[in-house]
Amino acid sequence: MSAPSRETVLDALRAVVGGDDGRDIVTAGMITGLSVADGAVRFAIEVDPARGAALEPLRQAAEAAVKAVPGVTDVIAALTAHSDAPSAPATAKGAPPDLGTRAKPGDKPLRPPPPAPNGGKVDGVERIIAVGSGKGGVGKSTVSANLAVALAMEGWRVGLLDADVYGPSQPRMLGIEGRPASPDGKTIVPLRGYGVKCMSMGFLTGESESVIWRGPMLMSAVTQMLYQVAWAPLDFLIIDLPPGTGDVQLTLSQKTKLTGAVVVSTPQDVALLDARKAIDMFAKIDIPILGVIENMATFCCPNCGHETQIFGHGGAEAEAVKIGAPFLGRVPLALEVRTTSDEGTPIVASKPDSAEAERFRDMARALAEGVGAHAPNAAYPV
Ligand SMILES: Nc1ncnc2c1ncn2[C@@H]1O[C@H](COP(=O)(O)OP(=O)(O)OP(=O)(O)O)[C@@H](O)[C@H]1O
Repeated sequence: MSAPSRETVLDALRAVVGGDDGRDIVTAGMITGLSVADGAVRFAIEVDPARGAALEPLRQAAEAAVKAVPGVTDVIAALTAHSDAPSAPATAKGAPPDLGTRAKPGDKPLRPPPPAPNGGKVDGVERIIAVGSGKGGVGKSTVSANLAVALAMEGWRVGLLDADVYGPSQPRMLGIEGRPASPDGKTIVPLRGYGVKCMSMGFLTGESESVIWRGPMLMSAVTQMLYQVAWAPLDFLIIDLPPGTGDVQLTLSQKTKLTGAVVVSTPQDVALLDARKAIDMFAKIDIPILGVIENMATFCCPNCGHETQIFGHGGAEAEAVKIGAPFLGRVPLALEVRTTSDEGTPIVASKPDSAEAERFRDMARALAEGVGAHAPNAAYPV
């Protein structure tokens, strides 16, 4: 089934009445941040915070309307609050600072995105590498998690920032549960999985909870996850970007002193077209492409071991050659990659002898070498 278009999704939302004056929620201008990536749809409904809780049925009705659109595979809708005041809410000691993402009735004013301090550098962090993709579902988060764990297993001090705030998946992929603490009420102490320090909006909201997605608040949350988290000391901070080439990716890339970016693609022509867009975005803002990775490259039958090139083959490598970027390698479509990701036991750590783990390790080494990191200084697990 073909992926739904933005217009089809908006048409479905036009059937939902929600404005004070009886207008539908699209006409009433209540829909913001709509993203349609393949079958995955994310959007926010702007509401008066005083009516937030009462409007939960509206949120559910909007989600149900979109879910009914043919080709839609999953939907996350969030209620977002209007807010103009810039002051920061007070934070209780011991609780993580409020990243300004939840809409509750009577919420305190939310913060505007803070300017990037320190020229975009994160204190005590040697290298920041963004992992992006032109579209969702190509395995960017799986690749980010396995690269991060592979680097940590090599002895590097590694952090993983899950900036995919629309669908935070790193807590699940690294099997981390809990809420990060903030002993001083200002800085969040990241949680750890497989020796990797990790921060994700998923820790604060839960994977399936609805979260506010207004642009400024979203950026505020992402920049605070960079600058108000006790990352140091790190050799590598890997950022799992949201899919696509939207504002978050662009702003984050511009606000942060990135060492470079890795682009993940599957071999289909359409995925490569999207990957090219991501590559162009990084090129336009002078972020070096440190490597291209082809994921789900071939299907390896778990019964007979026969390999089939379901989606074609070699396109990502050709693209890397074309732009003069390193091709870091390809990962097959393998059942164990999926099950280990979904179970929170990344394959590089849980099945280190598998061929797929070896691919990830090779890619992590090539990535480190590519940025001049030759000799790790810590023993795993850190
Ligand atoms: N090489 C692979 N073999 C088998 N399954 C894979 C592979 N890579 C990723 N997957 C599975 O594909 C699904 C999507 O992967 P993942 O969440 O990493 O993609 P993504 O690009 O980060 O998606 P999004 O940006 O939409 O969150 C997951 O269920 C994951 O386990």
